[in-house]
Amino acid sequence: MTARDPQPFILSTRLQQVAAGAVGRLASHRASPRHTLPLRVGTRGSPLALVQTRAFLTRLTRFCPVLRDMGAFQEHQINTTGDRELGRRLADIGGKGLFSKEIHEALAEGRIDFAVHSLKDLETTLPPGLVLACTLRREDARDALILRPGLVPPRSGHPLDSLPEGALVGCSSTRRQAQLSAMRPDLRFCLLRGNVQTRLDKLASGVCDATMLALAGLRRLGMEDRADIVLAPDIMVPAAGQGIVGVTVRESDAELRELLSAIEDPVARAVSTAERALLAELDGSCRTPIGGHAQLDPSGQMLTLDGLVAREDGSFLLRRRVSGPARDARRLGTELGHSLRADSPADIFADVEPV
Ligand SMILES: NCc1[nH]cc(CCC(=O)O)c1CC(=O)O
Repeated sequence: MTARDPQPFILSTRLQQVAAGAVGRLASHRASPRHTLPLRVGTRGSPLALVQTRAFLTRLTRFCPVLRDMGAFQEHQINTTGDRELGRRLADIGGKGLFSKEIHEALAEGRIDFAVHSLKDLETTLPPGLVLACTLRREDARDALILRPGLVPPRSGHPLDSLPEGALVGCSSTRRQAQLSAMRPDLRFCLLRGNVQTRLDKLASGVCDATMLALAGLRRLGMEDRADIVLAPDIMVPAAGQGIVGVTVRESDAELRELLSAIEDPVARAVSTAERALLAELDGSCRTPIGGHAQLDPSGQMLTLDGLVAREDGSFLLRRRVSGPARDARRLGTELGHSLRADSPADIFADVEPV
């Protein structure tokens, strides 16, 4: 396992054969009902989702230029429940897979051939017949704090010192809220949803003093300079899968699975396997604040996973770390999840009625 992306010019013969073979088979399936070119890629329609999808297609065609030459892709934008319900907190809408249900349906019904997701928004148990075929190299996993105009990041001291006593933080994630509250019980929270630009606009209009966003999203949108304070994972444990883009396909689609697995990033696969196993084992309600963040050591052989479970108001917060061989990523995640759950109050995992 290595942290470097395979470069096109050092593609192994084996990978070149995979690419050529898969494309040949895809092309020759032109007339078959199972595969016709162009391949239809499903995505949400948000600016971030579209940037991620186009970056993925670029990655795929760099590996397999003939696909680009064939004009092989057609983008299908799919509106999800999460996109429609912008007035409510995701945790209050309830259910998992809010950003993926309609996309899974399109894939299962054969209206699209593969779909690009933020792994953070992809539920750990996919519907039967669908698989996560590819994980792309992780963008930064950390969360960033964005301050309203007039507040300045501290030069030294604690990163949250720039927030005045009682500051109002626009935050729609229970994980972020719980960790902020545990550090700063004086902070107050309000709902701030919508896509990245909408949230930044609301902040600029003065509805709150600060908000939190994934640095990965800001970076992909070319807005990294809006991140006033980047919070290290030991201050704010990121969400499982944050910063990783994943691609789903039908399990039965051997050609696409093979092609996509050839371009996946093995580091992203290992860390996301650990993080998602942790999440699955904790099996929290959609409100439960859960964090999971894995890293590989420079050799790529050893994996360290940080897990966090908390109560939304920050009155309970448990963090724990495990390390072990990267090849045991899933087991490490499951074990850490089990141990965190065993030592947390049961009410944290209960699916309470929305308030
Ligand atoms: N549903 C929100 C969502 N899903 C993925 C990202 C950021 C990009 C990523 O984590 O890869 C975001 C926005 C945010 O949390 O700031």
